[in-house]
Amino acid sequence: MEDEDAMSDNSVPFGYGASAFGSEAEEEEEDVAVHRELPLRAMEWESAPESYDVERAASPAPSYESMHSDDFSGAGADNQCRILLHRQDSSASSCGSSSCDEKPEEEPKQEEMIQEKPSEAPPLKPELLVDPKEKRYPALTVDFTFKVLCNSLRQLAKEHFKRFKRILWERYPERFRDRLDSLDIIGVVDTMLEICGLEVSLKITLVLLNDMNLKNIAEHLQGLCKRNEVRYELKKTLRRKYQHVYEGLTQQGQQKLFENVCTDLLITEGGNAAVNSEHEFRQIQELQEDGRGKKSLLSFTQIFDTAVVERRHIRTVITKGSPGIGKSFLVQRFILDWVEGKSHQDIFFLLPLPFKELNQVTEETIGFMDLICRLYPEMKEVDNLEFEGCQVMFICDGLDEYATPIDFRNIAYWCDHNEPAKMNVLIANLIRGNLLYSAYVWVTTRPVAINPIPAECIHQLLEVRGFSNEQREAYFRKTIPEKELAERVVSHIKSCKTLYIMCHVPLFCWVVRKVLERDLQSGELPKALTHFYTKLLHLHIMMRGQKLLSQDTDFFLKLGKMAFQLLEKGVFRIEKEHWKEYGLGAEDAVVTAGLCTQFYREKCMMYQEKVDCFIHPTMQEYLAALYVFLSFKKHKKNILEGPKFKMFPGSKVDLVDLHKSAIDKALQAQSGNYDLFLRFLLGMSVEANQELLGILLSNTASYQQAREQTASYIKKKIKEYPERLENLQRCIDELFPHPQRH
Ligand SMILES: Nc1ncnc2c1ncn2[C@@H]1O[C@H](COP(=O)(O)OP(=O)(O)OP(=O)(O)O)[C@@H](O)[C@H]1O
Repeated sequence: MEDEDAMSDNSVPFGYGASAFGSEAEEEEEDVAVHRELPLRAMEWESAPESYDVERAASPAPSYESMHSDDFSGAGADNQCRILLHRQDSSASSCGSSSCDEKPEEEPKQEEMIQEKPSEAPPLKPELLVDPKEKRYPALTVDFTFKVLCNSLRQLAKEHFKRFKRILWERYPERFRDRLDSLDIIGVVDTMLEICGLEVSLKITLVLLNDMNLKNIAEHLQGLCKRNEVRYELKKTLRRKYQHVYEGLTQQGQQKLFENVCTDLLITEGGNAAVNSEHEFRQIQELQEDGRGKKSLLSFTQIFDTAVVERRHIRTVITKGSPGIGKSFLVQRFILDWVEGKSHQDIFFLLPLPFKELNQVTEETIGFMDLICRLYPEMKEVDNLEFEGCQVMFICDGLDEYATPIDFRNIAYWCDHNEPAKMNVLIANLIRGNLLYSAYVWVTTRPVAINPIPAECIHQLLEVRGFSNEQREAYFRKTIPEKELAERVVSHIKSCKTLYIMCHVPLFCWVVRKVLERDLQSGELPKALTHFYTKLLHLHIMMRGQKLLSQDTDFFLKLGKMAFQLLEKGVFRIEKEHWKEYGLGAEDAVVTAGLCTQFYREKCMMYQEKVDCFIHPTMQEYLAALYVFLSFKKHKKNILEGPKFKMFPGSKVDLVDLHKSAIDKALQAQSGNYDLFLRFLLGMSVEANQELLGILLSNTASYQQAREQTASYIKKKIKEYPERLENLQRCIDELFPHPQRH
């Protein structure tokens, strides 16, 4: 029942009118239905002692048939009026729902009323017949009914509305005691709902509209009611589909309620926010904000906010963000809040079209409506998505995941909802506004994949930027239920600056939480960093990177080589030539591997420059270390020895030598430029990390002895370089992340 309640439309756009019913809670709605919707079988509704007394005029009350005339001119209706209804002091509509049930003292006795009844059988009015035992469709709420009735009546011309009130009063004397002439639209709807209940109010309105020959308005009202039911079913489907998060790589992973995980994210408008380049040891000027055009923060409810949408004529919003930064979570939050009636209730149908799912449609061509019904079978009941009063919104999450390239500029024009077309034609035309111009479209994507979308189709560009400092702490507090453990985790992360910085990426937070939760059970929290980064890389490889490996087994080696050689030059920006030089594509690294990103920076007033880089400078350092480690493992090279690196074909490769070269390199470098690189390289010799890198490595080795020798070397170096004590100690932590287990 709670579920159903939550799915009702909570907005009360017509304000005080609905207040006559108190709260919208379903119990009260049922109250209305039970108390007001008396089982009016033919005999009963005449004698229903609700709150009117009837004095018959000379001729009998107009029969249903007599009212069913096309002649609804004011005069005709007057002539047909055969019933005089005595007003009582208080109007029915002004009764509170409880006081209304009490009969006024002067009300005549039922016997008197019955005596005054004509002897003929009462006219048949099927619209008044409601079986109180029959379960009302849960989508039919007070709020919805109130809204659609008001909407329908608003469409009537003044004269029609007057006539509507008169006919209503004349035709249903058993219901309406007082004349309705003086009431405005809200008053009439309030009165109808109060006296007749939800279904009967709708039914009598439909009957009257049809009788008045206002077929279009009647059809629209009927269409809205049908769509309201479909929307209810759609909300149920969406709730089922989106209420959980699946922790891990598959849907078989551990399920958690989305609500228990989701934390606020940073969202900015403009899309030219630089990557987060905060670093524990260095200032990375080339990736920093240019200071121009301060980014304004947005809350997620401001996405497709009605006022903004109207003021700025927004139809298509594109939201970009680096891999794992929280785009899909933002979408999920939007959907669930809509389902729960918490936000964006002006949207009637919210239809997510995740590209992941669109990839699974195997037909060469498909009609747009067929596609919608394939994903949401309840939508079969709706033949047309262009229906006044039913704002539709599509959410196309993860454009970067879409398997078929879309050439927005040269794609065929398509506006037919029913004729089959290729999926990329449908998508391009939906985004362009040729298909369903009135619909809102929200597309999310990793950067780069946004480039083909023509600027004129992007009415608003937003960017998801992950967690702020407070939000990342809030994430751990929210997702680790035991308060004390959560605090331990937060203070642990704060004590490790790189970890803390990197936690601006929510996916990284998830990795950190998983690792720390496990370690909390088995003892000390690890001070090592490499494991977290390796887990993140592993996740990216498992998510999409395998596809890359199947095309180019050396992809990550090449990416690492680029990372390393740029690091050697102190460069963090990847230029076009760099991609070429290393035989890589920005698209593969950004979109598929998820390890790079792209942003725009204002160069001068009219010109924006594109900046490619790794998702974070520390990821560049990690990948550089990976390259050195892979070269050692796979090709038996010690890259750090420079041009005179050694080859040990078939001979024993000395890891300690490699470690020593790296330690010396880091100690010789000014200002700690290789400190993190060194830590990552040392950490890769740990078995658990090699296992995670399994897909890139041919074998895993223990290296226990080598690690111990390296640790001794480091201890020696600590004496020589006491000022580098802290990082050298961290290097030992990387070699032995769980000292108590060794
Ligand atoms: N707002 C959030 N609250 C809590 N956790 C989040 C949030 N956003 C993201 N996460 C965590 O990060 C993971 C990745 O997030 P999400 O899938 O939304 O990223 P994305 O930007 O869509 O990434 P991709 O580009 O890879 O599709 C989620 O599975 C979740 O564990």
